[in-house]
Amino acid sequence: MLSLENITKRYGALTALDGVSLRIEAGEFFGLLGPNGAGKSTLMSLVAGLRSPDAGALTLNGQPLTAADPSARLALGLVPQHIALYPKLSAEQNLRVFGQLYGLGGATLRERIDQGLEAMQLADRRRDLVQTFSGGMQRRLNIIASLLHRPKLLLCDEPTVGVDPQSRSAIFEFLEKLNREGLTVIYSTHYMEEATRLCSRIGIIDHGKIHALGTLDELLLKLPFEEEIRFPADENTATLAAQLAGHGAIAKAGDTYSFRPQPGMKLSHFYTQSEARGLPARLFTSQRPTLEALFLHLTGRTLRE
Ligand SMILES: Nc1ncnc2c1ncn2[C@@H]1O[C@H](COP(=O)(O)OP(=O)(O)OP(=O)(O)O)[C@@H](O)[C@H]1O
Repeated sequence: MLSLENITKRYGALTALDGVSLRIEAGEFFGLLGPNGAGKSTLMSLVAGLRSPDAGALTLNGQPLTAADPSARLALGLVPQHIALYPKLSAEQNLRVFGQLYGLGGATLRERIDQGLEAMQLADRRRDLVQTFSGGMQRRLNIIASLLHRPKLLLCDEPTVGVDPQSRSAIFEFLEKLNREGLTVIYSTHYMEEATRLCSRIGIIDHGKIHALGTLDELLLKLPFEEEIRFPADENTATLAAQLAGHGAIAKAGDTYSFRPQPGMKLSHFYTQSEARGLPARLFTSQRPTLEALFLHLTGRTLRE
């Protein structure tokens, strides 16, 4: 559906996107996961036609996407990172303005406004001025506005930043439903929990480059360990920790050790070692690695830095 080939975008001396290539298929819920400044908004703005790349090609359904040809972009909707609404107009008036920008009117527009307000649980606030809305309500309204022209591809640029938990789950459920009904979604976030929950495929982006691409399971297989074992750090476990250092990566954070076994290390070996030291199994918890661990592995820093 959407293809980016070798896209580079610079702002003066800064390279915000550095040779990014990416293909998004129809029906995907694609996550772009990366920290602040990674280049997520820049990528969204290029696809949305708000900026042009310095090099590379963008195509949508086989047609070149150029800033000069807005017609292909009618198939796109954008939920921008910063709320774009008229605060002194009501929710309904805002939606009417956005709908008219897309050439909509009459019963079609009225119907779509009603459906959107209903789906986003804002129907009872339709006549209230947007300036009286919470950040989360404004975000929900922005999402309705981006969908009035029924795009095939929705670009959501960090749509839950500064949003209350109720709005956040309304947004998740709404986007998941639309995706099930066929809408293709590109969703940027720096929250790995969101990428994990929502996205059928994830691209990890940092410093303008895509470092890894795949489903969650495919990505986690890139880690040189399959699980992490945690146990309390105290005088009883110190020798075990020292001995484990030869069998994987061990780190101490506060009063907890985390141990990532080398590939091929048998967990039975680990439990034999710990039992031999009189350490009960209940001290140890094991968990699957996370995207956070993968991000650290690929880039040497954490998503939150
Ligand atoms: N208009 C601009 N002029 C100059 N530099 C810019 C501009 N927009 C973004 N940048 C820089 O480009 C880099 C990528 O920014 P971008 O906004 O695309 O990242 P992001 O991943 O969306 O992060 P954030 O969530 O902080 O917006 C950053 O270093 C940013 O400071």
